[in-house]
Order: sequence, then structure tokens, then C-alpha cells
Amino acid sequence: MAAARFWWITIEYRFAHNMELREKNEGPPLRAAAVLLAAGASRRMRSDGSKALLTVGGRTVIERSAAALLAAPSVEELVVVTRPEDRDAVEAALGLHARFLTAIVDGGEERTDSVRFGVRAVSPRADVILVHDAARCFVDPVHVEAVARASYEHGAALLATRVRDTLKLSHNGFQSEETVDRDRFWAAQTPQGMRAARFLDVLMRSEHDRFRATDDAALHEHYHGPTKLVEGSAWNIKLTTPDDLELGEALAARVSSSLASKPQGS
Ligand SMILES: Nc1ccn([C@@H]2O[C@H](COP(=O)(O)OP(=O)(O)OP(=O)(O)O)[C@@H](O)[C@H]2O)c(=O)n1
Ligand SMILES: C[C@](O)(CO)[C@H](O)COP(=O)(O)O
Repeated sequence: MAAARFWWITIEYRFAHNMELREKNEGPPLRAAAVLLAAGASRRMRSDGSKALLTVGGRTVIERSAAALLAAPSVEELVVVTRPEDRDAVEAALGLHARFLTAIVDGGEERTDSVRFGVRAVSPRADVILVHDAARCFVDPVHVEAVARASYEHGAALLATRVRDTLKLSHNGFQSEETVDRDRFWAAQTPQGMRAARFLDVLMRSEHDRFRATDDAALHEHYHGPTKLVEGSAWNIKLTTPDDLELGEALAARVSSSLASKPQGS
């Protein structure tokens, strides 16, 4: 029964998103690999195990992320980075998506280390490598595809949103000293991608220099320069603290009601 439900969800998702995307897809065929990061300690979530294995709207966080990545037409392989103790549970949670797996690799101490291990496990077929936080399980496949294409065209790209609030600068943490120009600020999300050779190059250089960062675009900015921004949406939240799970349940309900209201064959 559970297997049948899982099969239905997978078909439903790929049908609803992939067919629509393939029709809209412009440009030459592109082979993208997605590295899905799930090797963090989930400290701020304060969950018993990895937050990637928590359930939101009846599906695990990691399965939702894998489904969204694989619904992008260019994404043809998946590398999952996890903690050694979660390996079996992660593989089981991926279910049918496991057939797109090139490897499951152990993560590292910091995010940049996990990225390096994952990117090095991608097959040499890939033109572009995308890195995605498993914790951002509501990413829209349309945005995944847009980042893959922009990464190929510009060498590197990241999904990000414009900052909506007025921004204050504070040095002491309790007084605002300046109002900064928000038009110049973007909030980084994932996926973030680069052409495969360039990703391997920046990771080799950052390992040599012991340069680590909280995202992948920072490595590109440091070694190559400006990185193409692809405008995403506020729905692509990162499940970070327990409150985010409540928001996640609401987003999951929204996704399933929008799929349910989709006319047959559209
Ligand atoms: N050494 C690390 C650190 C983070 N991540 C992954 O990077 C993503 C974004 O990180 P974050 O949300 O900060 O996750 P955690 O590091 O698990 O969170 P915390 O800092 O609360 O422990 C997550 O999907 C996480 O699993 C990883 O694969 N390896
Ligand atoms: C990559 C990222 O998701 C962009 O917002 C983020 O930097 C992850 O790390 P953090 O520890 O939550 O800053």
C-alpha cells in the first residue's frame, strides 16, 4: 500500500512538472547532475535524527527534494551526501528516485566539505553540476531548470530572492545606525550550479586554500568573479528551526492542492 502511494506521488509529480517543463524547454539538450546535501547535524532543528528524514505533508524532506530536482528536464543524475549513520534510511526514503542515483557519499565537517565529496562523485557525463540543500524541499522544478541553464550559459548561477524588507545596519546589535539600499541585496537559496569543470576547479582551489563558505556561489565569486543571479521565490524556504516545520506543512498542503486542481492532461 505504502509502495503504491509512493509510486503514485512520483508519477504525479513528474507528470505535472516534467511534461510542462519539457514543452517550455528552450535551447540545446543539457546534462545536469544534482548533488543533494543532507549531511548536516540539524542542530537548530533539534530533531532526534537528520531533518532530511523528517516527514512534511506525508513525505520525507529528502524525497521531496529529490523529486523536485528530478522533475527538471536537464537533471539526469543524483548524488546524495549524507551522514554514515543515515545512509540506509536515506536510500530507503528515496524509493523509486534511487534509480537516478550515481552515488551516496559521506559528508564532511562543513558544508563546503560535503559539497566537495558530492561533486567529486558526479559522473563525467555531466555538463553542469547543481548543489541543493535537502532542507529546501519546496523548490520549484522550473527554478531548478533555470539555474541549470544559467549555469551553463554564464559558467555559474544561483537561485536567490530580492530582499523585501527595509534593511538596517547595526554594529552593536541593539541600535540601528544606517538604512542600507536594499536594491543591492539578494538572499541566497539553492540550487547553485556551475559548469562541471569549473566546479571541480574551485573546489580543488578552496581545498588547497582551506577556504570555506556557507554557499557555493561564494567559492565562485572568490575564484572566478560575478555569479549569475536567477530570481527564485519565497516558497523555497530552508527548513532550519522547528517553526519551519509548521510553515512546511502549509506549503505541502498548497502544493498538493495545486496538483489536485490541475486539469487532466494539462
Ligand atoms: N557539513 C554539512 C553541513 C550542512 N550540510 C547540508 O547543507 C544544507 C544546509 O545546511 P543547514 O540548513 O544549515 O543544515 P545543518 O547544518 O544540518 O543545520 P544546523 O546548522 O542547524 O546544524 C542541509 O541540507 C545540510 O544537510 C551538509 O550536507 N554537510
Ligand atoms: C546555501 C544556503 O542555503 C543559502 O541560503 C545557506 O547558506 C546554507 O547555510 P546556513 O548555515 O543556513 O547559512
